[in-house]
Amino acid sequence: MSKITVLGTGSWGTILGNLLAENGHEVHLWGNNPAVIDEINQKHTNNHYLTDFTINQSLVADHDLAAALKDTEVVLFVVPTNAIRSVAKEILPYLTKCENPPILVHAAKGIELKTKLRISEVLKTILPTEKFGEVVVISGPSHAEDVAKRDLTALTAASKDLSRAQKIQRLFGNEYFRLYTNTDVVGVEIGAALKNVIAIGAGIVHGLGYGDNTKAALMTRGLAEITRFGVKLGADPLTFSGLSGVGDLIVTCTSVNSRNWRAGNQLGQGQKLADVLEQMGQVVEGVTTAQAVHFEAKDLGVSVPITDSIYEILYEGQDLKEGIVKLMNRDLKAEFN
Ligand SMILES: NC(=O)C1=CN([C@@H]2O[C@H](COP(=O)(O)OP(=O)(O)OC[C@H]3O[C@@H](n4cnc5c(N)ncnc54)[C@H](O)[C@@H]3O)[C@@H](O)[C@H]2O)C=CC1
Ligand SMILES: O=C(CO)COP(=O)(O)O
Repeated sequence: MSKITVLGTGSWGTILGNLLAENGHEVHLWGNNPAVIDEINQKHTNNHYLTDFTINQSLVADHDLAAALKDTEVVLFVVPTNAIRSVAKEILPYLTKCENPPILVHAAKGIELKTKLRISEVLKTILPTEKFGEVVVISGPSHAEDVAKRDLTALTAASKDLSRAQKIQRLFGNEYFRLYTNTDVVGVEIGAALKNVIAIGAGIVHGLGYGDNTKAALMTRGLAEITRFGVKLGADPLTFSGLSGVGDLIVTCTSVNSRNWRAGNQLGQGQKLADVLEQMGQVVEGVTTAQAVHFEAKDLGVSVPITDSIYEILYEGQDLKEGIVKLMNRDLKAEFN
């Protein structure tokens, strides 16, 4: 049994904390909203993020970082990408007090907009590898709502330090949750972040009334551009055929549980982005990632036409149908080059 601190009381942090508590670990779930902390401790629910779900009674929610982090062995970041840096800075003073530095794990899916850094890179700038060791990332096809129902789920645990990935694999694994290890952190993080952008596209075409051929074409060509972008950053192309690549792309582009897909679907039906995001009340990572990847791909000289098109729709007022026509009418080319 390990003491594990989960940072983030949203849907994914709550479900991962619950799973680890079910596995017999001492779980402290930290969040920045006192009302949610009280609800979790008193009612064992987190209704805004997970309706009709009862949280394991052994899980303790903390608003106090000192209590959450005291003698912890694993710190799991499950806040949105845009909060990773500030949360890492917030916990640094407490981690330096730990006798043994905990293993750092994250489960977020995005790219930091300002720096274009992957999440493990952001963490390393605040919590350096020399002191805290290699970060582990867990990622794969996994909606919180489905894990809540104990749907059989498989993920990847990736770290440059395989022994750390294996430790995390063992902590999380149970009869409905299975992890595979990988050492390609770049590939896993890029697959995780970029699939959200393609899922917005899948939602848009659904909202516009296109059918299964369109969805399959978008997902396949989306995977091609995710792979191109990732390989340019040093990823192993094989990673994109794994759980954190095509696996997560499938679930996010086809599930009504996906916030990214739902946001795209509502845009396809004619709603405005600001209204869609306000109604969602939860993070839609692909909106920011589209912007980060659009500019980063330009700098890297990588072609990402679907992401560019979604960027233009989200940020430049591109008409949806005209955007699709523009994509379809690009110069003809070979499928693989
Ligand atoms: N929900 C899901 O099924 C899955 C989500 N993820 C990823 O996990 C990450 C978190 O997503 P969700 O839990 O779904 O988001 P959410 O929108 O359900 O909740 C976000 C949580 O982060 C908290 N938060 C935001 N800024 C904060 C800050 N500065 N300090 C402390 N807490 C802060 C909010 O209060 C909220 O509790 C995202 O990167 C998402 O892509 C990954 C796999 C599955
Ligand atoms: O990453 C996810 C599923 O694997 C969650 O996707 P959404 O953020 O689109 O809900």
